[in-house]
Amino acid sequence: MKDVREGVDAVDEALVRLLARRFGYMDAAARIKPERGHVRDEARKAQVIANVSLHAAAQGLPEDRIARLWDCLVEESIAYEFEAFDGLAAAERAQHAS
Ligand SMILES: C=C(O[C@@H]1C=C(C(=O)O)C=C[C@H]1O)C(=O)O
Repeated sequence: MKDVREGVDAVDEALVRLLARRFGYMDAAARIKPERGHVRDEARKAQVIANVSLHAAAQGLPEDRIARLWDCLVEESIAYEFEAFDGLAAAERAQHAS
């Protein structure tokens, strides 16, 4: 069991490194999108989850569980992107006011 848990911990560390890269793209999206209303894109969310479901099926993983995990991941990503977008907008306002 010790080996199993060490394996899980190593995979989690690698996943968090990948999440840092994924969230980095959310920072980029927040900089690129011209309007707050563009942060949430339901069509793109559906496409992302459909892509991941295909990858999950190819790996023999349960598609419905992976799709639920990604629904949660994308929702947290959108919330993060809103914070990033609002932070940039506030910084721009402060710069214009000074
Ligand atoms: C990064 C984007 O912004 C949001 C985040 C998404 C994601 O986490 O994959 C998908 C759709 C968007 O609502 C995007 O529009 O691609």
